Amino acid sequence: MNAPAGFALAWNREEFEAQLRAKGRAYHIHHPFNVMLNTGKATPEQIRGWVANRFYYQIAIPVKDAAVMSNCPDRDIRRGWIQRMLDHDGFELTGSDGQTVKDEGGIEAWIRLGIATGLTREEITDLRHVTPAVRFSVDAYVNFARRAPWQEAVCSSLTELFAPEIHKQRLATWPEHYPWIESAGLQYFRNRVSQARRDVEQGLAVTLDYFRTREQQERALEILQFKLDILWAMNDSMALRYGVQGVDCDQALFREGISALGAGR
Ligand SMILES: O=C(O)c1cc(C(=O)O)c2c(n1)C(=O)C(=O)c1cc(C(=O)O)[nH]c1-2
Repeated sequence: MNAPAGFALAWNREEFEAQLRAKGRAYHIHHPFNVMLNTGKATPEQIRGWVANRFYYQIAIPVKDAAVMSNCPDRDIRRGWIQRMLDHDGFELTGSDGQTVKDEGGIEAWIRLGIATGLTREEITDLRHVTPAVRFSVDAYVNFARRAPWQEAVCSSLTELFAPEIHKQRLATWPEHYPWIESAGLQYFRNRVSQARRDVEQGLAVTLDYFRTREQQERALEILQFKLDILWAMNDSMALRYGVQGVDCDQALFREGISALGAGR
């Protein structure tokens, strides 16, 4: 069937999912600062800087997820979504038989990662190393989740489509390049590989169901780009604060690479 001029047909589910996945080309896995970290070129100072700044993202995630839940009237969705808060905040539940089940959660695992890199718990949790632009970028994500329809906030979490790869990259390269970081410190990355896959299943199902017309589907791609830009801007800011070296590109290309990839177009 031919669409009338100026009217684009909606993509089917497979095509729409492929369009979302194609956005992976602008994921921060390609940012020079991340390339430096994951190819063993970073100094201990740069690794510590990254971990301390990323902590601000880690503590914002469950706040963001609580915002999604507060806007969502669908009980089934909330029953699934609450798992994300438990993953990050941890929990301690005592059953009627008196047995207690406990999980420290991802934020605590991140602090342990920081300690394994040589930071103190205090300098991680008091946020002294967090750059202004990392703060603004992360806050933009939380604010979006507070104000947007919950399905749009769900869509914005879909950068997680690309996250298992970046966690696996760290697990594959850090032990070899940074043997001074105790292996137990990398547990956060091990946990996230399967957690992110499960998150994505739910987030993708909501997104594919909700954004139906071509116009809505284009909107979903814009939302995903907004979130990719948040992650990219965090890396720009860390690159400026801590520097980048050892990545195979000259300064002009580096800047061009940032704007071309960061814009994702
Ligand atoms: O290390 C990373 O590169 C990375 C990226 C992302 C992401 O793509 O948003 C997340 C995480 N990690 C992560 O650990 C995590 O728990 C997480 C939750 C979310 C989200 O948007 O709800 N993204 C991410």
